[in-house]
Amino acid sequence: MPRTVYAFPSTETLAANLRDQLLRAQDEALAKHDRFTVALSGGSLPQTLAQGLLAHPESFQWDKWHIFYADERCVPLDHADSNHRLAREAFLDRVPIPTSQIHPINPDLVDQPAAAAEDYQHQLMRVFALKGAAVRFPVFDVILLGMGPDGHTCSLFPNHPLLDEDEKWVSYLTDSPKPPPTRITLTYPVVNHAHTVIFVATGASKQPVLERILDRNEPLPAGRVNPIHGHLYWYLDDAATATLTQTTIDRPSVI
Ligand SMILES: O=C1O[C@H](COP(=O)(O)O)[C@@H](O)[C@H](O)[C@H]1O
Repeated sequence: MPRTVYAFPSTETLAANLRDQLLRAQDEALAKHDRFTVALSGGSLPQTLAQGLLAHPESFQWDKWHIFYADERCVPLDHADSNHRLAREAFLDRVPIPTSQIHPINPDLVDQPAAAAEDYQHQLMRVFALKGAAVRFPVFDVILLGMGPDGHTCSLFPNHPLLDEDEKWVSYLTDSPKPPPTRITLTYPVVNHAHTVIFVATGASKQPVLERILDRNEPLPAGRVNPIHGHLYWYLDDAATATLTQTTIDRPSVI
């Protein structure tokens, strides 16, 4: 799996370069299959993404975008903990993606996490419309991931049994160590089948976990993301990478 680790001098330059990469990914996807499928994380990611996308929204063919969530908390869609609400407030409400192409968790199932995960897998199946038994997992054009200080990504937490899920596309947990406890998450097979996976992490608070994952190759959940046919990118800033000593870091000229 090819891997590129970028570091930028500021969140602003990171966001502008990320926008540029998404534009290239969008154009490549549209040339292949006339739609652009993206999975979004919650946390700090939507705000960083918004900084880049909303600076030049005219560059994108929003009517071709399909948005899913890499993970979601089982709460009503307008709840303060909802990743969908976070993404809407950050940028989704300000770009013309057709509502039918934005795929939140089913709000009627937030009290039934197993059913919510199954329903979300069906939402994915409808959009990806996989044909043929040989095709086991959807191939997202881009999956955008965050990473917590414990190394979790999506809602895949250290030492959790969900790390071993190798059949389902979407799983659920009721014991997330980070609140809220009940969530659904894309599984590793889906993340690792994506065409492009991009981690975004900024700030000095991410230094210790980046040292463990990038310098020391510890198999924390984020470190186990390993696209089978795709490319893995880390979009970091100077503050996050300041203490890395063993990792090759690309510092591109900034836009
Ligand atoms: O709980 C979650 O946390 C992670 C990391 O968040 P961050 O604020 O450290 O960026 C996030 O990627 C995930 O989607 C979210 O549910």
